[in-house]
Amino acid sequence: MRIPIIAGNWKMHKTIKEAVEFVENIKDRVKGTDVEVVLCTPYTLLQSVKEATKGTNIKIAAQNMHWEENGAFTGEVSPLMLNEIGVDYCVIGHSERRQYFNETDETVNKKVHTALKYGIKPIICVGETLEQRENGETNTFVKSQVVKAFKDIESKKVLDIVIAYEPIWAIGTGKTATSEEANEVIYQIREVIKELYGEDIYTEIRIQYGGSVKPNNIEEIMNQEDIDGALVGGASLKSDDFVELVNF
Ligand SMILES: O=C[C@H](O)COP(=O)(O)O
Repeated sequence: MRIPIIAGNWKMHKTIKEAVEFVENIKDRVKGTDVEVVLCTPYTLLQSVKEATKGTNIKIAAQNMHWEENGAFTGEVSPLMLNEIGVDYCVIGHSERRQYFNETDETVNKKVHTALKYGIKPIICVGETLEQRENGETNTFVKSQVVKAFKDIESKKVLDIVIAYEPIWAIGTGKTATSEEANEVIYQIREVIKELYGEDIYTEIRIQYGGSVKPNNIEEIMNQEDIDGALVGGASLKSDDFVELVNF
């Protein structure tokens, strides 16, 4: 049985004070939920949010990491460092990292390997541009992103991975894929996992949708058969909205 996962991706938002207040504000209001609750915070907030969430059902995630354990990589943060804080998940290959910071399918795959080595669960993001969608290339493109991200990942580790399907044109734009469109692509992603790892893993792997998810559309999205949660940007910044999303 797949436990849904709702992850708030704060992107480059919030100070330590704001982050701790947010956790204080939501922690008692999300504790009755059946979904896994995750906050993906900037590096500077991870330690404070980890402390603030102690004893709660809220897990924490980084938004990126390097694939090496240490070295001359100015400005980067390694899985070893995230592991020391007790980070549960790490978002890998978000479209903003692919678009603005030269993230490639190859670096995504390297990061997935190292995250798993350190017990950090990857949330691998995939998704097409508007142009690709209009050209009918969505499934081919997204499938190839998935295949490359999972290159040489052993089957025993696969269920530690979450996939987030985020059509780029739906991120922060207020446009969502219809829940049926999202479900269709997510179904295709699940088929790729079946080809790579077989029926059991295909049934169990969790695949989220992301892109303009809000309290007013979460229920419809979560009611789709193949969608196991949401990776939420804008609407995760307000505590009341986030609580609504988690308790949809
Ligand atoms: O990681 C989250 C996604 O980029 C979605 O962002 P959004 O909910 O603001 O569209």
